[in-house]
Amino acid sequence: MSVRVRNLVRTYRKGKGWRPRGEEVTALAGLTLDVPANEVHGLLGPNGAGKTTLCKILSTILLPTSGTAEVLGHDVVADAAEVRAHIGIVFGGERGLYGKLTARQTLRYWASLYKIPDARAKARADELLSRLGLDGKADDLVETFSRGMKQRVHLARGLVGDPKLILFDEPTTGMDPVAARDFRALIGELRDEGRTILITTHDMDEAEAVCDRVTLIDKGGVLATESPRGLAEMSGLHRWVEAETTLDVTAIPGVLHTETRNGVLRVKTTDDRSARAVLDFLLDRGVRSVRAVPPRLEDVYLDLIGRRGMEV
Ligand SMILES: Nc1ncnc2c1ncn2[C@@H]1O[C@H](COP(=O)(O)OP(=O)(O)OP(=O)(O)O)[C@@H](O)[C@H]1O
Repeated sequence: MSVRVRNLVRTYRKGKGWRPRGEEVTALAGLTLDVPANEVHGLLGPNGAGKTTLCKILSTILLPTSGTAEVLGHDVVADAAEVRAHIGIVFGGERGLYGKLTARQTLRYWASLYKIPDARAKARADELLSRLGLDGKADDLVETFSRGMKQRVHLARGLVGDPKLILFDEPTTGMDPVAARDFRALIGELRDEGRTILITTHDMDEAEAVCDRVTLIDKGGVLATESPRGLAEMSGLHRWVEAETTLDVTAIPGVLHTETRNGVLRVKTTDDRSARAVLDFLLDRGVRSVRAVPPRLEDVYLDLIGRRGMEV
């Protein structure tokens, strides 16, 4: 097991400075989670659900209030140094980069923190710069980089220590669509190399595209852990029909909701029978490319957690 979390609790005290005892906030309320080796695992949940707190505890930045967490068999409190040696952390945003270093210097610096010998550190930096499409910019100062390029430096930095477990917190924030697509391909490569990946995201398409399994977190606890497809089936309440049409199907019994995206009509129906009725209605009128689809991860998420927290 790469990650083993049992009854993890973390509380914070609100209020700072002279106020000795502010109100207590529970970020994690007895969370239990297993992530097997070599899995890409998504953590989904609304703002404030506790995802970042969990990532911080797993990366030994934050101590739990109670409960246990093990990473690659090492306890995050008792064996923090061992844990740190085997993980890579990529938190979103621009935190933790020194603008006055070049991309290459950044990677060499981090390699020295991992105590990687010089020759190997140089080769590793070259390999990562090329892998993340930064070779042309390797010797430019990071402060001159765009947000997306900084994000790639973050990624490269997270991979310097050849980690067995990589924690990604909102990794595609600030990336353009091409960079985000490249990132998804990179995740696949990292898994093929035998690594385990834990990724927090608000991007349902991303989770669906890259994750073997996802865990829905709400109010510091686990709502469900499943494959994206399994979750979709679990929520099995609704069936969707998609078709390229402008026909109005709202009068058909069992149609709950319709929306059009990029010329594709999506119809949410109560069950298989009403989905069938919509399919028949459209096929009878000569509409092509009609298909019944299970709910997408985003629909399941909204179903289970509600609209709260989606307006990020
Ligand atoms: N340093 C802190 N001091 C006080 N409360 C905190 C602190 N950090 C987090 N919290 C609170 O703990 C709860 C969980 O926060 P956390 O950042 O783990 O959620 P999250 O799921 O990562 O949210 P987001 O999607 O917005 O990143 C929230 O109620 C938050 O306000």
